[in-house]
Amino acid sequence: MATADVTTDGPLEPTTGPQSTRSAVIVGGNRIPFARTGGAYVKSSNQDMLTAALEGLVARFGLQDQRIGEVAAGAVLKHSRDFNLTREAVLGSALSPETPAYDLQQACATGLETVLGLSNKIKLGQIDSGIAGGVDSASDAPIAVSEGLREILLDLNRAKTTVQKLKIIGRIRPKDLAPDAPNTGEPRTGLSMGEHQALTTAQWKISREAQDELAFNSHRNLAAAYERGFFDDLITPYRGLNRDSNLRADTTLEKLATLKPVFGKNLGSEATMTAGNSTPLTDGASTVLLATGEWADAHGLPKLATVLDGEAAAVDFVHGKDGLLMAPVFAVPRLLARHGLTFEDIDFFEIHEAFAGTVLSTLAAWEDEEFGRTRLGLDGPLGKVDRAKLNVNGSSLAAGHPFAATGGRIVASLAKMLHEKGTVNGRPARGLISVCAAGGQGVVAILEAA
Ligand SMILES: CC(=O)CC(=O)SCCNC(=O)CCNC(=O)[C@H](O)C(C)(C)COP(=O)(O)OP(=O)(O)OC[C@H]1O[C@@H](n2cnc3c(N)ncnc32)[C@H](O)[C@@H]1OP(=O)(O)O
Repeated sequence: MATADVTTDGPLEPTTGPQSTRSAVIVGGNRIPFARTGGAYVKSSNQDMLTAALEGLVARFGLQDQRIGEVAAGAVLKHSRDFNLTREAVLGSALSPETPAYDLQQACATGLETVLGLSNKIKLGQIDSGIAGGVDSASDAPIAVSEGLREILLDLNRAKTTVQKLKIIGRIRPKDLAPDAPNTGEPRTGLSMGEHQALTTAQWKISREAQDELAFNSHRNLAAAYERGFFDDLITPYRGLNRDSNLRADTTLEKLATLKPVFGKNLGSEATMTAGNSTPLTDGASTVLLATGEWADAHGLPKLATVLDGEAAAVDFVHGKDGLLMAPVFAVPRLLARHGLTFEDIDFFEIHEAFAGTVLSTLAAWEDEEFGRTRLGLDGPLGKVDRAKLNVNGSSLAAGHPFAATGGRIVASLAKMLHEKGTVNGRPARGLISVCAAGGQGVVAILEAA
C-alpha cells in the first residue's frame, strides 16, 4: 500500500505515531443493556445511567474507594444542569471522591475518543489508570425554551418591580412557547443524518437487499453472542433489562424486506433505508477501565487488549464533496499506513452501524479502485474487508445506538474478543474500530490482544 503522491484531495500524510514505550491496556468494560428510547429507561437521566454503568464497573473490578487517575466520559444530548455529568457520576459511585473526572464530546465518537484520550495519557505517564465512557438518552433529551422566551425570562430576572415584571410577562406570545427540542439534523444543511446517509447510500449504489442482510446479521450475531454468554461479564442488568431491548432474535429477511423506506423518500426506487436497516433512537451508558500493565498486575486485574493507536478525520459534507458519515474512510488508511498494516493484518472489524448503508458505503469506498487512487492517494483500492470478520458479535443495528455510549460498547467487546482469540500466526490478534460521527467526522482505532 503506498501513500506517496497524496493529492490535495487525499488524506494528510501519516504522522510518526505513538512514541512512548508505555502501553495502555484495557482491563475490561461494563455497560447497562441499551434500551429503545421511550422504553425501560424513560425515567432515567444521563447521570443515572452513567452512574449505573460506572457502579457496575467498580463492582466488577473491586475499585471501591480507589482513586483512579482520571474518568472521562460524555453525552451528545446534555441538559444545561449537567455541566460535568462525569464528575457527578463519580461522586455518585463508590470510587474515591478524589478521582478527577470530566466530560468530553465528539458526537457518536465520544466513547472512542475518551478511550483514546485516556490511553494517550497513560502512555505519556500522566496517569496509571483511567475510566472512559459515554451515555445518552433520547428519552430525556434536553428541551430548551425558544429564543424569544429566553430573552423575556432573562429580562424578567433583572426586573425590580412588580409593574416591570407584569409588563415583561405581557410580551409573551404563543409562538414563544414552542419548545426548542434537539433533533438529528445537521445545523449546516438542515438534513437529518438519515437523509444524509440516504444520499450516500444511493451514490454508492448500495442495494436494499444488502442493507437488510447486514441488519439481519447484526441481530443474528448479537443474539448468538448473548446465547453463548459473551456479555455475561460486560453488562450489568438495569431497570429490569438484562439484554438490549432493540434485539430481535426472531427477525427475518422477509420481514425486513416488507418495511417501508423512512429516509430519502424523494429518491424514488433508490429509497432503501428503513427502520430495520437504520439504528433506532436509544438510551444507554458504557464504561471501560484502562491502565498500565503494571497497575493491572498490582491490582490483580486482567489485561485483555492494548490500545495500539487512533486517528480522526473530517470530510466536507457541507458542499457535498463526501457523505456526512464517510470520514472513517479517510482515517483508516492513514492509521493502517502509520503501522505498516493492511486489512490482511486485521482479525476483527468493528464498524459502527449508524445505518447499514453507512457500513456498506464505507466498504464500497475502500474497495473502489478510482476512489483509492484519486481520494486516498493509493496505488489502487484500499482493500476488501473479509465479511466473516465484520461485527461478529452484532453491532448498533441490533444493540441500538445511544450516541456517546457506542464507543465504549465496541471497545469493551472487541477487547474481550481479542483476548479470546489470543494470537494469530504468532502475532497478537488485532481489531480495527471505525466510528462515524455527526459534523462529518470519524474516529478509528486499532486494538491488539494483550
Ligand atoms: C450521531 C452521530 O454522530 C453519528 C451516527 O451514528 S448517525 C445515526 C444517528 N441516529 C439516528 O439518526 C437515528 C435514526 N433512527 C430513527 O430516527 C428512527 O429509529 C427511525 C425513523 C429509523 C424509525 O423510527 P420508528 O418509525 O419509530 O421505528 P419503529 O416503530 O421501531 O419501526 C417501524 C416498524 O419497523 C419494524 N421493525 C423495525 N426494525 C425491525 C426489524 N429488525 N425486524 C422486523 N421489523 C422491524 C417495527 O416493528 C415497526 O413495525 P410496526 O410499524 O408494524 O410496529
